[in-house]
Amino acid sequence: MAAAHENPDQLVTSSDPEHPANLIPSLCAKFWTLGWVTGTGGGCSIRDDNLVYIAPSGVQKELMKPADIYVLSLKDQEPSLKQRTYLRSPPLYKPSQCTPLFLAAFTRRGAGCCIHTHSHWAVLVTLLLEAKGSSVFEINNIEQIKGFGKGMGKVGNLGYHDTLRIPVIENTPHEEDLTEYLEAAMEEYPDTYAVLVRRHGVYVWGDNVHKAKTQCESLDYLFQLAVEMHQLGLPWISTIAQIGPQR
Ligand SMILES: CSC[C@@H](O)[C@@H](O)C(=O)COP(=O)(O)O
Ligand SMILES: [Zn+2]
Repeated sequence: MAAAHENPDQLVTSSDPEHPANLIPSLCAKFWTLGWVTGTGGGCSIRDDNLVYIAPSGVQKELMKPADIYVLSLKDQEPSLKQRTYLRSPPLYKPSQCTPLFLAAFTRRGAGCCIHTHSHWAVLVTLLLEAKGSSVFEINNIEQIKGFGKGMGKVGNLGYHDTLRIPVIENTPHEEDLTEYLEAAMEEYPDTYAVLVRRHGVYVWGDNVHKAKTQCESLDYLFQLAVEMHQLGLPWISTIAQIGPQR
């Protein structure tokens, strides 16, 4: 078989549905049905050891094909340079504007997958928090909180009585300019697996594709619940420290 540098297309050619070049298009097609990646917004990137797989920019994310996927080597990137080098670049496209944000999740959190959605629920939550002058989404005493890990490098998931906290950063005119604020939020909230972007959406990551996807689903569920609780006049944060039978 030819080496990747001789035939870069082999990096995105596989009959395995779990191969990142196959998974990104199939996941994005599912995410589109949830309203997460409509109108070319949002996306997904996967890291397999040192290789990072990235979608093109400005394309209908639900119609992508494996041949549209970019591949880069993480260790060969020069951190101080904004210019990135790719092992494989499909013709006619540019790499996703979300690339530096995805790379932040891979390099700073060791994530294996990062998902960016433009979900209505995520945007609505940031608007409700804006009205309260808040830059953090907090929710507790809801079973779905148990869908989240305690933090990178920590064993186990949050418990029912734990409070889930997701920081909110302000939107910027250009996606890549969000990177420094996303990285600052990661520093301030070292256990978080997600960062909300005001009036824009959310970035969610996980150790692997399964964890990134299920955490993104759990979060979207909680965002929707929070918006609907607000509509019913119910608070997201219970003032009673622990609801339910005490041991
Ligand atoms: C509807 S345009 C949205 C983009 O500006 C951006 O926010 C986004 O999420 C997708 O960027 P892309 O470069 O197409 O991967
Ligand atoms: Zn976006």
